[in-house]
Amino acid sequence: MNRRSSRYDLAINRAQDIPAYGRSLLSTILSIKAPEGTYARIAPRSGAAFRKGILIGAGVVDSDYRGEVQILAFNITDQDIFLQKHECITQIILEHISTPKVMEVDDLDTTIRAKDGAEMELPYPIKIIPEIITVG
Ligand SMILES: O=c1ccn([C@H]2C[C@H](O)[C@@H](COP(=O)(O)OP(=O)(O)OP(=O)(O)O)O2)c(=O)[nH]1
Repeated sequence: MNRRSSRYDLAINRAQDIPAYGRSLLSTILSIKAPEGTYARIAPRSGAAFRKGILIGAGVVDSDYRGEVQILAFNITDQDIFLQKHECITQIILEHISTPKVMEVDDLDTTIRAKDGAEMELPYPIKIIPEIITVG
């Protein structure tokens, strides 16, 4: 994995292909440990997306995940795509997250936005309890 500006390029470890209009779970043979309070997002590299017609799916690598990081890649073209060993079609971005407790409540407080907007029934209101999240 190579660091470039705010992100880390993520390479595949061997030649792999993505069938036309199909998808592949690409191997990287990398395991990572994202710092607590973050997750690693597998994001597309725009060059690969534009030039090759590859879209990246899923992409959330939890900080407690220790298995192999795999890349879910969709080929939106009518031709099979052949990827070379060590090709980088994705990048990893560490994103801060907050995971406050949530609880089910009977209703939610109103806001100016709610007054201005159309009346909307929320079938299962959920309240998020603010708490300080420490980032490791
Ligand atoms: O593009 C991805 C997405 C996920 N993962 C790994 C890391 C992640 O922590 C784990 C589980 O992914 P996710 O939580 O999205 O899938 P799930 O279907 O909810 O699986 P699980 O029940 O194992 O949590 O798989 C990857 O390697 N690549």
